[in-house]
Amino acid sequence: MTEPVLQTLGISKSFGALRASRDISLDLRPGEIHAIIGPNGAGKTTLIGQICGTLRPDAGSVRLHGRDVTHKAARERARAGLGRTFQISSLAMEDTVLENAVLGALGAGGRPWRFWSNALSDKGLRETAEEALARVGLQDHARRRTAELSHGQRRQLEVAVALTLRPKALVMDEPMAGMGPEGSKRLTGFLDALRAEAPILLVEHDMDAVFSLADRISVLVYGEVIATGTVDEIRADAAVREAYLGDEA
Ligand SMILES: Nc1ncnc2c1ncn2[C@@H]1O[C@H](COP(=O)(O)OP(=O)(O)OP(=O)(O)O)[C@@H](O)[C@H]1O
Repeated sequence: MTEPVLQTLGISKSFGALRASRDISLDLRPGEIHAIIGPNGAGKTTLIGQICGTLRPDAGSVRLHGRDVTHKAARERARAGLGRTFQISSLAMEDTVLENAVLGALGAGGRPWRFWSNALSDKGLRETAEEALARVGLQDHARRRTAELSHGQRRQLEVAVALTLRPKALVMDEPMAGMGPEGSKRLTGFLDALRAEAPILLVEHDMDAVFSLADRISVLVYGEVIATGTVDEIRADAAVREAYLGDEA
């Protein structure tokens, strides 16, 4: 079997008496979309935090391209090719769309820029940023203030910022949240094509998107993966239907 791009091996995390992640082992393979679903509070965001390096697991390890990154900072993981989009927007609202994208590209380059204006006038960074904006369809909005964008466009910008890293793997936390049907449809098409370039670990509540995109689904309940399988396998799984899917299956 091909080596996973991203892997967690038995990671656990508690907040006081609450066991938010319980011995979670899962992987992301080249070319796939692996969706993580589960009810509110199941531990999806906690899991992502440990994968991306903003939370340290109490036990277990995280591997990126076979390399143990458990003790690496989020920034180092990002530079090693792990892109991320956030549930709550991380964009600088007063900056322009292009500035946000340049900021993303800057993180990837990791060069010590002393002045922000120098970064903005750097041709390479601008080109990377403009290319990412064009890919998500925001090329005509580059000079607008981010605060002026619609909710859906901000979601697109989140994806563009992640793309400036030229990621080898993407972790996305509810990218469809708050998007209208049109926006969800467009983003679904985009992610569908993106998986060949960078496989995606997709945390998503929008079941239409999950069922149409996922190669595999893992179901998280009370911090534990209760099932991993294809869409058909998960839909047919009695424990999953009882714990989570109910009528949606
Ligand atoms: N920093 C923290 N301190 C204490 N408890 C926390 C912390 N972060 C998360 N929790 C708790 O851990 C559990 C899992 O939370 P988490 O946000 O990971 O769930 P989730 O599946 O992402 O939920 P949602 O779908 O609502 O985003 C919840 O009970 C939450 O209250």
